[in-house]
Amino acid sequence: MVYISNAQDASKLVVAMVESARGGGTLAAKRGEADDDAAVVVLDLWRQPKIPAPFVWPRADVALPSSPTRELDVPVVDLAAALRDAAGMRRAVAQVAAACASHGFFQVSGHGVPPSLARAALDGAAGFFRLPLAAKQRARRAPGTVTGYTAAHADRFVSNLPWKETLSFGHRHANAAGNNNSSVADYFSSTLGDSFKHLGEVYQEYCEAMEEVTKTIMAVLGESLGVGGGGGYYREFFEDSSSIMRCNYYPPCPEPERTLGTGPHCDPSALTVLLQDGDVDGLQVLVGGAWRPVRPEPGAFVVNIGDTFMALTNGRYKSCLHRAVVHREQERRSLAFFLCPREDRVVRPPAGAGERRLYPDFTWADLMRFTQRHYRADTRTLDAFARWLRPPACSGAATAAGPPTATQAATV
Ligand SMILES: C=C1C[C@]23C[C@H]1CC[C@H]2[C@]1(C)CCC[C@@](C)(C(=O)O)[C@H]1[C@@H]3C(=O)O
Ligand SMILES: O=C(O)CCC(=O)C(=O)O
Ligand SMILES: [Fe+2]
Repeated sequence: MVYISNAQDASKLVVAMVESARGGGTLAAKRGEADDDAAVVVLDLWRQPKIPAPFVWPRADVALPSSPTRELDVPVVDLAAALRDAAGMRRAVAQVAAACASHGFFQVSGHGVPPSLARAALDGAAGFFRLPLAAKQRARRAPGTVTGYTAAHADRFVSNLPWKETLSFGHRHANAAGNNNSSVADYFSSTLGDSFKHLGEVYQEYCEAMEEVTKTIMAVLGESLGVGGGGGYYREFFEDSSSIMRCNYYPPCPEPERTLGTGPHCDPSALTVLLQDGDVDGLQVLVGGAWRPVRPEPGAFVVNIGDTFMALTNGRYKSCLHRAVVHREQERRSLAFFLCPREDRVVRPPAGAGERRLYPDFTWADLMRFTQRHYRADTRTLDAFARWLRPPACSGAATAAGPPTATQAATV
């Protein structure tokens, strides 16, 4: 199913949301100034007695059994121990190998991220989402890109809207000369204004810390797949990564059983490193036909394998379906760091002895373009993307939708 709408539809939807908020009769105060009024309207949207129709998800998506008591067994991998000695690495390798061959979720402790930095990043997100709509809209997501602020993705989709607000920005690996060191800080001051410089610096530092964490994780994953020698195929592959950082805010919801904070999906990225604020749970993984909650260890990050890494392992490590539910009374925040390769790197598993390739070569730029312009990331993104890249020879219509062959021929 394709949900991408054009800008006109999107603005109609925002108008509809505004109308819905007004019609609901909960608009407490009408202020004279348009910007302030808009802020009240969105706050009121989250406070409707019933959720507006575009937020209602199909029963099939929300009705599968959710077993709040059957938490998913998500091992805690001690990264400090893995770096310290061979025994620590062996244990980490065994833990990730087991988790990634089944559901692709594990946690990491001993990661070296100062708790004060994690706190500052979470508090910064809380402060940002409390701003009036007009202030947040200064960072509004541009069509076709993955970065910026969105409320419910209402600028892109017209149905199955997620009950959340998000702020996303890119993080590029600093090159050897130290350039690009302030890409996140610059993004904050240039879009939101100079008063957000400090918050930008917090996220700059947080993204750099995430990059370090993912390097260690890649070393462990490489070892576990037998390609650890000489720095490791995967560690090197992500040396010049180009990642996406996303702050999620899930407001309390009057009908949590009819909607979702983030719908069922597999992350298109390579790895996701997730930090949840406090002990409000919400992340669930579909394992054995039931949605199983992931209850994070305090101080640990939850990591999951995304489609790009699944392709890099030729399907050995799984990118698993997950979602985020919302609650009637509690709000929830999470920070997701999506590790992605440099845009033009060719995603291809290391040469394996005669293994049949499950996915064609592709670049992250192609997969991004697919998820941002042609397809809404869902339960089958990677398969749909592979078909889009290599449509069956007999399907003329599909060929027209596919990307130019030049991108497929790109070399590392
Ligand atoms: C390439 C991307 C698509 C999404 C943002 C990045 C990484 C994760 C993807 C996403 C979070 C998966 C769930 C659905 C989505 C639409 C969302 O609810 O936010 C996804 C992102 C997106 O296209 O914005
Ligand atoms: O907020 C969460 O717990 C998960 C969000 C998620 O899966 C995502 O942003 O890709
Ligand atoms: Fe996700």
